[in-house]
Amino acid sequence: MAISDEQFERIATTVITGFLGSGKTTLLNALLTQDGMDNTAVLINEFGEIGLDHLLVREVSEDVVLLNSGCICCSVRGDLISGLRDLFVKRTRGEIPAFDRVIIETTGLADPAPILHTLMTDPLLTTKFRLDSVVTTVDAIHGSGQLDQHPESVKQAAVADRILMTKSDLADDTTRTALEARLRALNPAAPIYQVINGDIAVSKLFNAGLYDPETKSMDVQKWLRDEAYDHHGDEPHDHEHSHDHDHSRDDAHDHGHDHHGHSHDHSHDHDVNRHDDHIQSFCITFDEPLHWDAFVTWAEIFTQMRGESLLRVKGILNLVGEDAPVAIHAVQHVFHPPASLPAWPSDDHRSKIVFITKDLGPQVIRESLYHLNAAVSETGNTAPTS
Ligand SMILES: Nc1nc2c(ncn2[C@@H]2O[C@H](COP(=O)(O)OP(=O)(O)OP(=O)(O)O)[C@@H](O)[C@H]2O)c(=O)[nH]1
Repeated sequence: MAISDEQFERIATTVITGFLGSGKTTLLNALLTQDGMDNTAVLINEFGEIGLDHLLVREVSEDVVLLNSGCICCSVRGDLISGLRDLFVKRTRGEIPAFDRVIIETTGLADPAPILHTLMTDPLLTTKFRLDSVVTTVDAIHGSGQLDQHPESVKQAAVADRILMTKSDLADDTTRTALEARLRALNPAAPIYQVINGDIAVSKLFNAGLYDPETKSMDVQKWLRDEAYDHHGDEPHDHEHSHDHDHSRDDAHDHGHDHHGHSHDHSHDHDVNRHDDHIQSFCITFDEPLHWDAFVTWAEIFTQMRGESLLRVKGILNLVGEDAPVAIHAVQHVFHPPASLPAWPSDDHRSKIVFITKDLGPQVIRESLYHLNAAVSETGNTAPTS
């Protein structure tokens, strides 16, 4: 679990997602002209949409072109993942420059979770690429209606590391402020940038991941951003942005103090039919060190039973018997291999796990992990069998 050079050498991957017509192509078009795009490969749906002629240096093959910014642009028909594999093969054969960053544009109706999931599970891709950031475009005018109508657009905003509110020139202050509040509630940690015609520095979109290749270090605080969940300020343990009062759910009665004094749930009443009312984001903190066996058992149970509800999970764990913390990261049914960090980023040595979930609240997660940990403590470091 040590930090190997191999982890830093993997190709940083940014996924651009956003609802139909929300400005993904406009954003890419603007990005492709910027300095700092050398060593970047961009996977898009159609060359024609972007209008590359004025940027073109040479055509490498029917599907791949080199632009004057140094960027390689690859048109993908169909499957993004096979497009990424092909690009990697061309790079290995020396047919295209050795890019060290990839930007993938998804189609507007895409649920981003399966794409992230594949990036984390495909045997070739996991060894060669690492997810750096998910950038989501949200239309300042139509975004709110799309969040109402389309569950994919809610997921796109919820899993983002960066949210770009596009067409902000067209929306008035009230509309933008209301949309921003809604996005902030869905996703407390992602910076929200107001953008006009895709005009944003590429650097703002990158390096949201755990690994900083420039310093060859891991920046946990920048990656986890657990302080973003700290908005209530009255209880240091469990901070939730919750919008779900569907009392039919297993954990819907998560109204406050649990048996362990670890919970304040500040849920608000909303219309339960709104798609974003099913999304919750919260940070769970454990004061006591966790047993690795207990965490693994918990992770196996939840990824198998509730994987579709775990949109994104990131955390830093204080483990029994380990001086240094361990970073964990999951999307739906898959946990990334854990990474041992060289040291704690601050004096706060508590385990903190940030969740973005669908129809899954903090109490069931917290209690199950708490009980598994207590069971392992009692039985002396052995994973419980039931
Ligand atoms: N006024 C204004 N128009 C914008 C802005 N960004 C995008 N547009 C326009 O919005 C329309 C849709 O933008 P696209 O970039 O094609 O959106 P997209 O997300 O790629 O669309 P799909 O590929 O269909 O999902 C185009 O007509 C753009 O010119 C903006 O910031 N301001």
